[in-house]
Amino acid sequence: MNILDTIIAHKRTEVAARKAGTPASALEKQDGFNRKVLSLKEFLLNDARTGIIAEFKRKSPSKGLINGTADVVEVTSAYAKHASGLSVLTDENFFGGSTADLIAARVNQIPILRKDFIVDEYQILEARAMGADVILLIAACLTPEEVKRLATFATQLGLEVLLELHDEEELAHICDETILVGINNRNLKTFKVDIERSLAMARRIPDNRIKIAESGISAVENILLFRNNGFRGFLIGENFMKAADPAKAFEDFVQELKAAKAP
Ligand SMILES: O=P(O)(O)OC[C@@H](O)[C@@H](O)c1c[nH]c2ccccc12
Repeated sequence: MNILDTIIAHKRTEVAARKAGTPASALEKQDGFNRKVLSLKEFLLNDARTGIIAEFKRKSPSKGLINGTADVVEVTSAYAKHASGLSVLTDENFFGGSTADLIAARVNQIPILRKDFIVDEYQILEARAMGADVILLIAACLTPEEVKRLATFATQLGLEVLLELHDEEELAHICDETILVGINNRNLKTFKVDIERSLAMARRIPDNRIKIAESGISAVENILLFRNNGFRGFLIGENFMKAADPAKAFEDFVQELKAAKAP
């Protein structure tokens, strides 16, 4: 079994337990459920922002512990000044995230992606209830029919959907509801990172989609190259989180990016 299969098997067990504890009807009564959703699409198209989707990630199966001390409100509040969106891991077992982290990050008035492995409608209701604006659907662990079904459900709840692809075979997972398409440079089964994945896939994504490059981004030059290839979004986690002071690492990066952009 590869790591992705292990994560998904664990996820199905977790979700079954949570469903048994909290019925969907109770989620619908939670605070976040009726809040106005912020559009990641709109924030990505707003040139006053950087296009960076800054991720709060404490650990990962590929890197182990990334940051054991970062404060979620402090870090995400710094990110929110220039980022186009936040991504907050809510998977506990493999990524050290939590629902509480996303709820804490909600102090920020920018779109938040619930970063998790979604396999069931129930997790989309949870995402809405905890105050997320966007959910992630990963092609590597869903059939095209499942993507269509889950994306339709999310859209009906007012949430946006980020569809994550890695290779050409997954292009068939794109559907009407998946306006935001991310290319993960990391293969979730082998952890191999190849920044060229985004570039190779870019030409194959229909023009009416918003393209987002994901993973392994550590240099301003990467972003300039992605922009030249039609990308509007750049999902960055570890590069900032691994710093002793992620807020400062982010701010320095943004200054460098802005200077690079100047004529
Ligand atoms: O930390 P990085 O290399 O900047 O990557 C961020 C993000 O792309 C990565 O965390 C990610 C992309 N797709 C995922 C799916 C599940 C969990 C995590 C991810």
